[in-house]
Amino acid sequence: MPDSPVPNIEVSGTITLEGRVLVDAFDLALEAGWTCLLGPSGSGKSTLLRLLAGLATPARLLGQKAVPERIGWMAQTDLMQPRLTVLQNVMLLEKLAGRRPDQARAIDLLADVGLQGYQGSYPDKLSGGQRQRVALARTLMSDAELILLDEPFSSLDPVNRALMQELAYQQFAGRAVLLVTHDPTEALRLGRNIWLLSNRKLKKINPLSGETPHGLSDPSLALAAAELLTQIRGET
Ligand SMILES: Nc1ncnc2c1ncn2[C@@H]1O[C@H](COP(=O)(O)OP(=O)(O)OP(=O)(O)O)[C@@H](O)[C@H]1O
Repeated sequence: MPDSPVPNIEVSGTITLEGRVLVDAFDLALEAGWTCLLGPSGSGKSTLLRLLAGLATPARLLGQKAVPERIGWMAQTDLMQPRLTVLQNVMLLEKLAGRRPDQARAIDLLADVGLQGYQGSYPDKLSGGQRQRVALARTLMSDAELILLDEPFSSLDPVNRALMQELAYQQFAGRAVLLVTHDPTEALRLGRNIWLLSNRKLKKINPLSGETPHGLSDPSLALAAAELLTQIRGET
């Protein structure tokens, strides 16, 4: 976990794509903890995330952003290098950033995500859930204050998805996390702040009251998720 508190993280303005407005004027400020971004397909969620991360996109932000120097990224595909071992994969981004990776720390992180003893394995010997755990350890290795997650759990089976949500929640404690998801249950479980991007507008959604992450057996979670899904469908 970073020693210093999370600095102000904010993005505001308008997003345009090929001369048309993709997202109307908005102002999104992030604090420590989980913020979830929901919305129909094509509404611009990944584009917003890519603009925040400074990754290539044909869209433009007409506005301002304030982000920390180190940003962690985790997506649906684990972007594992097949010729590198699990340990080498965990340390790869640090190497590419020109820093000398701390191997002992990488091994500790693999243990933290439940992969003790897997450091010498190659990615093709791992299950999808295990590969996402490696991706989680790799993201943790960067000590980023801002973590951007683009549907990292969506391809997992329900049991592994729930486990990964809880593991990531625990491991990213103290950082600002922005999670793009299609899943209202996931957003309500994890999000202290929830936003819905639909019809070019970014709107705030009421989170569930009480401590996050909410237990899957919490009856108010199922009810709120059903209501939110109905709202999203109504706006599509
Ligand atoms: N490389 C690209 N070139 C041109 N248009 C693009 C490109 N990437 C995305 N778009 C367009 O930008 C818009 C927003 O896409 P984006 O991927 O941000 O949506 P999304 O809300 O994340 O969708 P999904 O939930 O399906 O991933 C869409 O109309 C999409 O077709």
